Amino acid sequence: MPAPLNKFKAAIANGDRQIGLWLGMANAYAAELCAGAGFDWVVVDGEHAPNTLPVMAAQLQAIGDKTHPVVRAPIGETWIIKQLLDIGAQTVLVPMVETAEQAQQLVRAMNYPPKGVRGVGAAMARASAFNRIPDYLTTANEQVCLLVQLESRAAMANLEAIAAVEGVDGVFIGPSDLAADMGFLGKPGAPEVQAMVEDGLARIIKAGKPAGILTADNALAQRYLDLGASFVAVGTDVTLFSQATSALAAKFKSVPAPAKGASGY
Ligand SMILES: O=C(O)C(=O)C[C@H](O)[C@@H](O)CO
Repeated sequence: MPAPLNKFKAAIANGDRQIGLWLGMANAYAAELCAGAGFDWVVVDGEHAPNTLPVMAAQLQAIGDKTHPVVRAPIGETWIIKQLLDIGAQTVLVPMVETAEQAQQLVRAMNYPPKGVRGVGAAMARASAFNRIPDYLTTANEQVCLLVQLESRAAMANLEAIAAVEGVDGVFIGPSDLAADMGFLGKPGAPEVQAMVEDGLARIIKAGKPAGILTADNALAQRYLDLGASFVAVGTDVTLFSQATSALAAKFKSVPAPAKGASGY
């Protein structure tokens, strides 16, 4: 029996749109709830959410096969990628990638020898169903999916070289960090940033790689899809929950309470 088929990898390679949701609650119960919403993929965010390895593993267990879990590594280092793969992440998003050399190192981290340097410990791990997938070691490389996140002017300058790296399965633009690097901290919607984002998406597609991005702005998400981005995260659980709770509180707190005498008190 081989490693489980990575349907997300197959879908983006085929040019099929994948609509995603970012998970920043760092909680298995919330992840399970969101996983059932109907998104094609979710991101368990190890970079900016308060996640530890056991907390991410619990989220992967809760998500199960309800949707495809992408795990964002906190940093693109071989040791953490090995641990993320062992807990069962098949698709890993790596932030702050700036050069082709870095991308090559990440490809090596994602793959068992001879293609890469992934350490062999999956027999003890969730990835191989605790060694109940007999052909895991010989088939795992085919099912891992590496997404690199470009989010600086240096990364954008090296975009074609990064996209050309064999084993990079998708290229994702991080608008918030790109905006910060361009001098527009907190303003990813600035026209200068958007021009670079749109140019980046076009160049990724021209390079023959699937392009991805995150935005909580619905109109912008549709624009990116129309421009050909294939894996687009259209919101975050934290923002949805924060906005909905604030709106509900404001709705009832803004209605003046009746005068105390009128209600019988
Ligand atoms: O640069 C970006 O944009 C990202 O990396 C995404 C952010 O981390 C954030 O928007 C996730 O909530």
